[in-house]
Amino acid sequence: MAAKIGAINWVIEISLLGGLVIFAKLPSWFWFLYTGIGILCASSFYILHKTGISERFKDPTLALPHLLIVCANQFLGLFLLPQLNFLFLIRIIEGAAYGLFLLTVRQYFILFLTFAIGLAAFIIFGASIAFPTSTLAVKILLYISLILTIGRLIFGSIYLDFLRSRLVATNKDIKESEARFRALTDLSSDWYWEQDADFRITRFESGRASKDLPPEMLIGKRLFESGITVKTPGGWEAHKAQIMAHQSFRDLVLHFDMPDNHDLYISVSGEAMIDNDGVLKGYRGVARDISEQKRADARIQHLATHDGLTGLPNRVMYNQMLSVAVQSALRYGGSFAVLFIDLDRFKFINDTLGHEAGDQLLKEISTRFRQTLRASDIVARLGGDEFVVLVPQVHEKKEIAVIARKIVDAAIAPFLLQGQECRVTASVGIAIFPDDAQDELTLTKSADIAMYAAKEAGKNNYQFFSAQVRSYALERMALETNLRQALERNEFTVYYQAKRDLASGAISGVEALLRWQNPELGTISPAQFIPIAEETGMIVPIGKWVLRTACRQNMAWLREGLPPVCMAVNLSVRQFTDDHLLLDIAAILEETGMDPRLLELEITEGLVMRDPAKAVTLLAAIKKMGVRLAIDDFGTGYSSLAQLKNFPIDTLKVDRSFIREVATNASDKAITEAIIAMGKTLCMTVIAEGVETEEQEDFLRQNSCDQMQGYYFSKAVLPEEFATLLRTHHAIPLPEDSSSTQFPA
Ligand SMILES: Nc1nc2c(ncn2[C@@H]2O[C@@H]3COP(=O)(O)O[C@H]4[C@@H](O)[C@H](n5cnc6c(=O)[nH]c(N)nc65)O[C@@H]4COP(=O)(O)O[C@H]3[C@H]2O)c(=O)[nH]1
Repeated sequence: MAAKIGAINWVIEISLLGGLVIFAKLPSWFWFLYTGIGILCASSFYILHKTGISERFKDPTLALPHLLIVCANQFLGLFLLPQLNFLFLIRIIEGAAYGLFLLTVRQYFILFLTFAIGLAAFIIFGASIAFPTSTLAVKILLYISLILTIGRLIFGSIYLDFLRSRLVATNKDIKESEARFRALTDLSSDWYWEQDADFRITRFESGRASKDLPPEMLIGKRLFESGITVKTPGGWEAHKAQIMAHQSFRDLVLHFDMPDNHDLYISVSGEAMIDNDGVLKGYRGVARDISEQKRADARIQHLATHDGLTGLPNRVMYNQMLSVAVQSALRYGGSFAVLFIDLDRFKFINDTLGHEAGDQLLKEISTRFRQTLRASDIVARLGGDEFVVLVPQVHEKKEIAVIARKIVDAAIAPFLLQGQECRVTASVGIAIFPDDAQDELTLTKSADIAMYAAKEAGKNNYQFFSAQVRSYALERMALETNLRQALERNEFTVYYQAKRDLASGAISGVEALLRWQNPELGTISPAQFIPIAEETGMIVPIGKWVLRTACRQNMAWLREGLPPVCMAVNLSVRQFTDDHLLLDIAAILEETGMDPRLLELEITEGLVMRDPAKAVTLLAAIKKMGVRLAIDDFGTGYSSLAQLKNFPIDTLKVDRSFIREVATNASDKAITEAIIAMGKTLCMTVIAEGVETEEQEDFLRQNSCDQMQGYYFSKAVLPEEFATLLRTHHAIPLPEDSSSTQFPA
């Protein structure tokens, strides 16, 4: 609407000027007046253009109609009045100023005022001087022109007023939007930032963001030249390539090494500001302090890669480090070693003193290992009581031997756990890269194999990996793997070896001895597999199975009409520490219906001497059930008579190592005599194991030994064979009060 009014105004004005020129011959000085007005207009336009009063508002609706109107009018005038060419030139400049330069409202207003004043000046002064003897028609035309000029001023004012109100509204919108933005940035803990086209930070502000990063630290700087580290893959080069291509970027992670030695991480995202002509004006975006998140990530990472109890690297991290060591050794040459450590007797301490004590031991031993080794050596805990040490840069085997010895020595020093002094030992297996293995997995496995060899060699020592160690360990592993399935595959059989009463020659009892027949490995001796079963804990279910089988067999013989015999069953250390032992024995007796007095449990001296106080309680409980107790392999342990009298033992089994040369060797003879005498003193039945000859048997009989067991009378045989034996060698009846054998309190 306003543009239309302006257009009509212009049409009338130009028509009047045309009339002026037609009705009067303009004198030459008239042109000078116009030249003056033109210079005034051009200079004011130039000043406005230079000062650029307001950049915010440029309105094409203001300028374009004027450009069209002014140009159309002036070309029309030029066509009608060629002598006014200079005036037209000025008007074209005016139109161009409106149209091409997209003036601001204020600029437009000044320009408009200049032209209007110029025109009024021309009409009032110029025309009155130019036409002193003017006709009535000229005078009328002048007055109309003056009125219209005033009208144009009024219309222009209305138009400008409308524009101004629009500008005010727009400014209000802008202010509101600005206020909203401010409120958001004030509330936000993020920063808002801007960069100029040269990528220098021009703005960096936030209401609540960390005060660690004051804007002064960044204003005027280019991020990639300020010594800041970028943590995003590709680094600054990738970022620079992005911004050079005017691309947006997200989550660029910057790291600031702050003066007080703490790490500040910020994540920056931004987008390019491009003007209508496609020219880059700069970048703007947000930034967020992610230091806390980074710290949390680091904590999670630490938890994922470190053992929670000891703080040592865990298996995950060990594998990563081993991988790096292998890669670097492959690339740069050199050799390094892996030492696999397993604590001997740790399980026993854990079982007897509890997990807390076990944990404390693990923590203390970790600290010892760490203190013993160099900072460059990596100590990791793989789990349980397994540790591993990675020694980078090995030149000679003996260097590793020194380290292994240090580890063994560090482990054996006593610990004070719950007021008790405890000891563990360490078995260490060593594998060297690249001699023993060329990849991570095989290397660790080789060290593990060598560790097994160290255990087999008596524990508390170290062993280097070798082909021999390997074949031995593989054999052992095959045994272990097969043993795990032996029970469910029914590969076990119980054989029975008779015990003979030396006075009467009758069968006085029988011992159940386990046999393992594996389709791949053949017949495996208990001496080979029982220790593995003990170590792995498999002895608990296996031992239970033997006990049940032996009791069932004994009952089967009874049902066949054979005389009752006392069934001896071996009890291992691990079974003895099993919490369910008593319940299991009671349940099996109940289930098979066997008289408890027909059962004798054979335990070793070592077993009771580990924890005599506990052993006394447990043995008393077993005894209370009516079950007999025997000490197996007697003489090989360190039990003294004083200790032995505290245990509710019925039978002493003299170890076969003394019997082997009892007839010829004076000291074996003396020991055997002493054991027999001691057993008698304590009202125990004494039985000699491993009797293979008549001389041995004669000696034992002459020395009042009660019973014998050995190949001389019978090997361990299958149940049917034992039944035959029993038929021909009647068992001696059990003493009535056998279950209440006297023993000192
Ligand atoms: N040279 C010689 N040896 C004789 C003679 N008489 C018997 N033996 C052997 O001596 C071992 C006696 O068993 P042990 O001392 O309890 O020693 C047993 C026992 O400690 C363990 N064992 C066997 N069966 C079981 C079981 O069911 N449970 C547990 N925990 N251990 C068992 O394995 C060990 C070895 O058992 P075996 O190989 O059956 O060997 C048996 C038996 O066959 C002889 O005159 N000469």
